Amino acid sequence: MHIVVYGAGSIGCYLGAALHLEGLSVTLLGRPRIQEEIKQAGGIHISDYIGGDQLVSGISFEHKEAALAQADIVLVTLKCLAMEQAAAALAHYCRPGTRVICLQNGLGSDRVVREECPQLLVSQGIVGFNVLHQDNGHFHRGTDGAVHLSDDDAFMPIRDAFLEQQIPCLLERDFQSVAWGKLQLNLNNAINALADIPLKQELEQRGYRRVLSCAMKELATVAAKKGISLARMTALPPALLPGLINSPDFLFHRLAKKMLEIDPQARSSMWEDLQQKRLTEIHFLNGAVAAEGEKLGVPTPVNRTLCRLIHEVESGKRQQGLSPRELELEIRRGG
Ligand SMILES: NC(=O)C1=CN([C@@H]2O[C@H](COP(=O)(O)OP(=O)(O)OC[C@H]3O[C@@H](n4cnc5c(N)ncnc54)[C@H](OP(=O)(O)O)[C@@H]3O)[C@@H](O)[C@H]2O)C=CC1
Ligand SMILES: CC(C)(CO)C(=O)C(=O)O
Repeated sequence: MHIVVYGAGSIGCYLGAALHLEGLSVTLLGRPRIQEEIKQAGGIHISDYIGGDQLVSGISFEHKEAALAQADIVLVTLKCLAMEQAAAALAHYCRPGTRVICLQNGLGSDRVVREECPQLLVSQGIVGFNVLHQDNGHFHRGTDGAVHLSDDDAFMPIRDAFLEQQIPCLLERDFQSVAWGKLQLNLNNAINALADIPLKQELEQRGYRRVLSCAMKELATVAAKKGISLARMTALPPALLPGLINSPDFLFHRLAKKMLEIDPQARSSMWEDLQQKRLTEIHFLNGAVAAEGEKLGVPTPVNRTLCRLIHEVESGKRQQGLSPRELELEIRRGG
C-alpha cells in the first residue's frame, strides 16, 4: 500500500513523517521550498506537547502531481482554497479506485473532489490537533486531539501506525457529525487570528470566550435545524461547550482544565495564514455557518461579523490585535 500526502505543509509533513516512522510507504507531494528546508535540516523534525521529539529522515518528496499515479491512498492535506485545482490533478493522475481522504477543516472542501472524481473513493478526514510549522523542517503538535477517518478497513494500517506514534486516531461511522463537531471548535480560529495572541492566552480571557460562545450557539441552532448532532471532540459534550466557555474565569479554569492544556505558543492555522499574507479558510468555517443559517432563516450575526473582520484583514483594511471589547463593538455593527 502506497500513501501520497498531497500538500506537504504543517499537517501533511507531521502526519506523513509519523506514518513513515511506522514503516508505511509514504511520498510527500509539496513545494520545492519545503523539500529544501527538510533537506537542510537532515529530515523532518516532529515534536509534540507531551514531550515527543524525533528527526525523521529518508522520506520521499516529490513536486510533480504525476506522483499521485503511484498512490493507493491519498491524504489531501492542502488548504480548502487549493481543493479545486487539486480535484483536477486527482482526476487526471490517480488510478480508478484510489482512496482519497480530504483532511481539511470546515465544511465543503471534499465536495469539489467528489464531483470531479467519480472514479475515486473519496472520503473526509479531520485533524483534531494543531500543528505549527516552525523553522528548520520542524513541525510541532501543540494541542490535544485525534485524527478522525471514515470507517473503512483500508484505513486500519494508517490508524494503527498513528496509534503506535501516540497520535489518537478514530475510524468514524457518522462523518457529518464529526465535521460539524470539529467546526464548532474551529469557529475560534477567526477569533484567535483577530486577537493575534496564542490560543491559550486567548481562551483564558472571558471576553474572547463570550464571542466564541455566541458563535457556537449560532452553529448549534443551525445544526439542530438540519438534524445534525455534533460529535464530541473534546473532554466535554458539545451541547455544554457554549455555556461552559461563557462561564466566569475561575469556573472555566476548573472545568476546562484539559482544554487549556495547550502549548503556550500554539495559535490557530488561520492566524498562520494571515501571518503569511495568505487568504484564509473563513468561507469554509464561520462562512459555512452563515451560509447554512441563511438558507434556513437562522440569524448568524456573530459568525457573519467574524467573516467580515477576517476579510478586512485579508484585504489590508484592518490590523489584527482586536481586544474582546473591540470585537463586541464590531458585532454590534454587524456583518
Ligand atoms: N495547521 C493546523 O494546525 C491544522 C490544520 N488543519 C487543516 O488542515 C488543512 C491543511 O492545513 P495546513 O497543513 O496548516 O496547511 P499548509 O499551508 O501548512 O500546507 C499545505 C501545503 O501544501 C502546499 N501546496 C498547495 N498547493 C499545492 C500543490 N498543488 N502541490 C503541492 N503542494 C501544494 C502549500 O504550499 P503553498 O503555501 O505554496 O500554497 C503548503 O505548503 C487545512 O484545511 C487546515 O484547516 C486542521 C487541523 C489543524
Ligand atoms: C488549533 C485547531 C486544532 C483548533 O483551533 C485547528 O484546527 C486549527 O488551528 O486549524
